[in-house]
Amino acid sequence: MSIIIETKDLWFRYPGIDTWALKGINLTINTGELIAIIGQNGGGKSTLAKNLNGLLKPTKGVVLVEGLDTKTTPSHEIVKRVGYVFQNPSHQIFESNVFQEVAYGPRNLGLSEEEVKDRVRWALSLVGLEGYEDHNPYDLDYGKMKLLTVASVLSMKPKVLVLDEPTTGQDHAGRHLLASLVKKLNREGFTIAIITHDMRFVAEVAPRTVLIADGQKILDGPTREVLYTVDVLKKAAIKPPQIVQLSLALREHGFSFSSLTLQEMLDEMRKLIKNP
Ligand SMILES: Nc1ncnc2c1ncn2[C@@H]1O[C@H](COP(=O)(O)OP(=O)(O)OP(=O)(O)O)[C@@H](O)[C@H]1O
Repeated sequence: MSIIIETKDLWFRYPGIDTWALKGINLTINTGELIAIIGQNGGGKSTLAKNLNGLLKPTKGVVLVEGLDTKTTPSHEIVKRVGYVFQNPSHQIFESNVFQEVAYGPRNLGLSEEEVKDRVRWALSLVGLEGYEDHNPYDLDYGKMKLLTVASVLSMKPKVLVLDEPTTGQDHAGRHLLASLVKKLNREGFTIAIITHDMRFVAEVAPRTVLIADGQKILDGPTREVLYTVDVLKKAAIKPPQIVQLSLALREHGFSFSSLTLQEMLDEMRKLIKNP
């Protein structure tokens, strides 16, 4: 597997602030991975995410995107490779209709109008917003607005997508749609990093999870391993998903459950009923 993003001893401090938001993060993301970055409020997740696409540059240490140093490489070369979807859609949307919004990035890349149209069509169909081209983005409901921000980043065809809190403000249907979309995009070859508080979402979609607390990387491994390291999660004020809590409670009664999702628990129960 080839490395697509690498942070080496990454330290970051906001200008005028004495404390470090990131303290020596070493993180490797491989091409084609789907990872979740979790942690309590103020732990440094968003700061890390913004360092991954060059929105912020390391105070100390290095971030490499396909081997390019984000500090010395022109920003457009990094942004072309790593797309960042903001937590709050209104921080990203500024055009007055959906088509123009999605076309903005590819136009900035200097593509022909034909190619721009193709990209807009492709990106809108990936997120299920075809037919909305003429709508004002601010007339869309929150869930669709969020999908629009994903489409406008996708239209630049980055290799890596960083999604900051994609499920915030989503209802059950919106979460479900986003989970399917994230998995579909990953199958289509996008490398994806999701910054989130939503542990159920993590359990459903991400094979690998990184825990950030107080600016440091505390855990990094398969999601099952990380979400079952409950003592460390507790110290970082993270509650594992309910299914993990239930599995652990059942373990205390002699059952060896290790489910991450409801479906997995049902499968484990079926097995148990067949072979008690
Ligand atoms: N623009 C900024 N200027 C100064 N300090 C900032 C800025 N943005 C974040 N910080 C500080 O940096 C630290 C890390 O914040 P960050 O937003 O990266 O954490 P987070 O884990 O993403 O939190 P949340 O889940 O609340 O978004 C915090 O102490 C925060 O107060």
